[in-house]
Amino acid sequence: MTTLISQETAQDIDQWLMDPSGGAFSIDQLMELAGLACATALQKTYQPCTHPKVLICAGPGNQGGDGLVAARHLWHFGYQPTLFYPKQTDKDLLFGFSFHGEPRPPFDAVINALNETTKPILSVDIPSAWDVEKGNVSGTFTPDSLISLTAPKLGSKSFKGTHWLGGRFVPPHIAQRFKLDLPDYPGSEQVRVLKETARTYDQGWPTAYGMHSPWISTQKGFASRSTTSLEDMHRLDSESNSESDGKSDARRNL
Ligand SMILES: NC(=O)C1=CN([C@@H]2O[C@H](COP(=O)(O)OP(=O)(O)OC[C@H]3O[C@@H](n4cnc5c(N)ncnc54)[C@H](O)[C@@H]3O)[C@@H](O)[C@H]2O)[C@@H](O)CC1
Repeated sequence: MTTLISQETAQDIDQWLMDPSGGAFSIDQLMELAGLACATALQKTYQPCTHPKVLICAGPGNQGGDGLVAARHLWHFGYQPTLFYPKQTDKDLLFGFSFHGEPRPPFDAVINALNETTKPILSVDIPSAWDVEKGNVSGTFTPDSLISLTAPKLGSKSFKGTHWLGGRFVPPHIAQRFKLDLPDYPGSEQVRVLKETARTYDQGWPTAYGMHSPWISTQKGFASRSTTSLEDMHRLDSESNSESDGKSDARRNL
């Protein structure tokens, strides 16, 4: 049984991963590995032949940084990613294990949009606006898929969709220190499926949906092709809905 961890433990592990006597990772290295795991989980759930277009909703914290990395990997995997990044910061999906309280602007409107969409959503670590330990207590959207990083959070206990775990970066001594029971990652796998639903691997999503396709090669080019306003996000949504290529997309929120 994979260990479920609290918000505080998640934050402690994060510190240990970056401590010289712990994992000794830099934040950039961790984001690179986390972003690769997120992109890999998305690829295993929604393949580019059926879901070529991906909208990445990136927040202001480290999870937003995972989103930037994931977008680059997704492009290399053959997707057409578009980035919605309303609050760009220097280090930088919406929120991860540091989310608390009610979503504040401009993210409250983004959560509402995710609430209304019929498109598949892959959330990262904990679905945005869910309580990290109690889950969906505010009655907001439930994603179709979730990728937990390091170890699943307590709030994901009742999640019924396809559930991935990414976190090959946790050294054994940190797993032991925090008494984490984690699955092995066979071969070169970056992710493990904890729970699979019948919808995984493209059983067919009902609606056609598309997105603009930015050319993403560097973070600079990447950021300049991102969208920062909610109006842009809705515009992309309506334009893509008018496409009739029979393809559906995946959204991910980080
Ligand atoms: N060790 C790990 O497991 C790793 C974690 N990473 C990612 O980093 C995430 C945690 O990063 P952070 O600690 O930066 O936290 P978050 O990415 O959860 O974001 C924190 C930011 O969100 C804002 N915020 C919090 N509550 C809000 C609210 N109600 N309304 C509006 N804004 C709000 C805060 O002001 C802060 O700017 C994890 O969930 C994971 O995705 C990876 O980057 C690296 C490895």
